[in-house]
Amino acid sequence: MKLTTKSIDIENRGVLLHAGDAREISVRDGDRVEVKNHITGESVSAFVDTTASLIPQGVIGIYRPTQVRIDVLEGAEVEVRAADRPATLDFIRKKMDGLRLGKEETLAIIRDVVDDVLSPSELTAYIVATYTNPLDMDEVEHLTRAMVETGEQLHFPSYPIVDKHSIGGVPGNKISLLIVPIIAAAGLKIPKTSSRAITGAAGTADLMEVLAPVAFSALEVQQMTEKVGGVIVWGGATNIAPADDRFITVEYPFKIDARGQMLASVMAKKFAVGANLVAIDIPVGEHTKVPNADEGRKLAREFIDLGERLGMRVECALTYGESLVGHTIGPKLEAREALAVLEGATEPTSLIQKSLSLAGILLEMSGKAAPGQGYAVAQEILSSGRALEKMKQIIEVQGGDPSVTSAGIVPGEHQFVVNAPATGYVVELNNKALISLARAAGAPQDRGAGVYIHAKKGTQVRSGEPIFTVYADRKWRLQKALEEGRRLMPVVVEGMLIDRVPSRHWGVGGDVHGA
Ligand SMILES: O=P(O)(O)OC[C@H]1O[C@H](OP(=O)(O)O)[C@H](O)[C@@H]1O
Ligand SMILES: Nc1ccnc(=O)[nH]1
Repeated sequence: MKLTTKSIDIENRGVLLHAGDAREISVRDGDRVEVKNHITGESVSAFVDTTASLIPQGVIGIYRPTQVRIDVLEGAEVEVRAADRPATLDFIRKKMDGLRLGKEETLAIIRDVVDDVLSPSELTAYIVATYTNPLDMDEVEHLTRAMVETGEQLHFPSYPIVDKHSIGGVPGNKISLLIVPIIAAAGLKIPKTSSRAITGAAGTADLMEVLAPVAFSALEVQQMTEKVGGVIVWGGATNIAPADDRFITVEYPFKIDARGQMLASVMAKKFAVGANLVAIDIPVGEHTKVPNADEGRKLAREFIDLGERLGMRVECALTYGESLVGHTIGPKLEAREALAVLEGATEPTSLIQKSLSLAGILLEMSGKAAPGQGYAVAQEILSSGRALEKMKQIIEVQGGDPSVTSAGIVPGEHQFVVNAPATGYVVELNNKALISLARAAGAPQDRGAGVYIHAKKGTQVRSGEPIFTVYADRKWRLQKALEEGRRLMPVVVEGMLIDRVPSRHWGVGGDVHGA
């Protein structure tokens, strides 16, 4: 059917059809049509929305991304027909049924993901299928390679190219903001691409965005790295492993990060930037992605194995994940805490020790420190102020204000302090509940939102002393967070009455209600 185009400023890969035209070509809302540009002969598949009144019959509303793909002008004539069902839906179905996917099948799926051929529900089906039917190592390798091949790669003229990544899962894990400047200050190249939050309340990209823009092209990432030695950018904007951010969009609301997806997500980004020396942080703890050290070692071997398959040298560090890193969760609170350490703060020790350990591994791997000396070399770079100096250069090259100080970063104006209701020890500090609380307060989108934990697990508190403070940029968000806090009880102080659950059928004095 021939239809006349009308541009519509909507940001998805769709078209708007009059209900009458849709009936005639036998499509319904959510189906696909193929739209062909007569002049260029190019065609594109797009998802259908229908209307009875917004456009007349004979006209097709073309959303912006669809228009860009087939390059049609407003008022041009296009040929529209019901599109064929993509073959990749059968591959996704195969994975849903628990079968293995071959290399070509995986590549076809990832191509369709990157080209926006799959609808959000089809993409979700793929992620859920790989969540419930785990990928084996061959499938993980195919997925990793497919994620790299469907995006851009960096090619630096000299080695080593160093990189680090955390699998996430522990709140407050702001170590990249310390490690990247330390490594770059040592004279190494570290083109660090990070994700936004996946299962947490603030990913490294969310934290860095407090200090500088994080959206750059692959070429800009390479140029900035060559100039100052390192960057901290958002992988989702770079077209480096572009499927990754599409997957994270699906994973975020469910707070899931399936093992195979996680391995591919991390290693595709490392491979695509051309890293040859990689350190992986695997936080281990009851409420993290890896519940115990045995599981952590298994995962470490998988990272190392995948690295060997791809030609990268990988070392893993199992790290303490029972409690948050440092005292803060949320973009501004975390950026402020990390910057304060670069400025010379000698606390929090958990943050400093973890960052120096990981940086030390990379310094030893690259020969910048003798075996066993990495930690000390990293410490010297931090305490001499060279890491702060380097961070300022990184902030500046990314377009941020290099004169920023930790004191100048102000978290959310709406605050609520939760005090200890009794004297005792903090025996429980539930990571997952703290993340839910920070998300409810608005993190990571609201940068000032988050949680400051005054008393971490194992700390003794007196009745009335603060345990944590919730921050929010908006008042209603603070309210939401407090409701979430009441529901989840993220902190338990030993000796405290957690709740009192009254008997359902007995009233005052033992009268039976409704009997
Ligand atoms: O939200 P959860 O699942 O905790 O983890 C996601 C975070 O973990 C990684 O950190 P980094 O980039 O190595 O610092 C990711 O890039 C992301 O920032
Ligand atoms: N799945 C992932 C975990 C942590 N970081 C990532 O980039 N991806």
